[in-house]
Amino acid sequence: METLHRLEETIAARRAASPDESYVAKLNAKGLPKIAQKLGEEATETVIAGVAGSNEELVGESADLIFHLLVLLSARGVSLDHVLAELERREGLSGIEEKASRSAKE
Ligand SMILES: N=c1c2ncn([C@@H]3O[C@H](COP(=O)(O)OP(=O)(O)OP(=O)(O)O)[C@@H](O)[C@H]3O)c2ncn1[C@@H]1O[C@H](COP(=O)(O)O)[C@@H](O)[C@H]1O
Repeated sequence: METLHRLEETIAARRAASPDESYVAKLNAKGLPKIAQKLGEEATETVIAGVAGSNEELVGESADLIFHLLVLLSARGVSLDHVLAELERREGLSGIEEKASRSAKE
């Protein structure tokens, strides 16, 4: 988890860098729809690796997916801790109880 928090900090710091020097800055300069699109592409690549790729390919695509998710969260101003708190809230709930708790919120 330390790694993810470190990466979150790096992403936040790189947002202000020059797009010529930083992939994070380049993606941010393109705006939220492009970041979301990129995350969708990485999700698709992860699915394909999950069904037909090697474990090594699945690991690589999973890393791309998590990285791009952190870029999207950062662009929206949502912290990793916020997401982790939601996962912790779900701990101990069954899948059915979790679904019910979400329906109640809607
Ligand atoms: N973990 C990553 C990471 N994973 C994937 N990528 C980039 O994500 C992109 C993946 O998209 P594609 O495979 O589609 O490649 P692409 O064709 O170059 O992408 P596009 O031209 O379509 O945008 C590649 O350019 C990868 O280099 C990452 N870029 C950066 N990081 C981390 O972010 C930090 C800051 O990076 P900079 O912002 O570049 O300094 C780095 O030190 C790393 O820790």
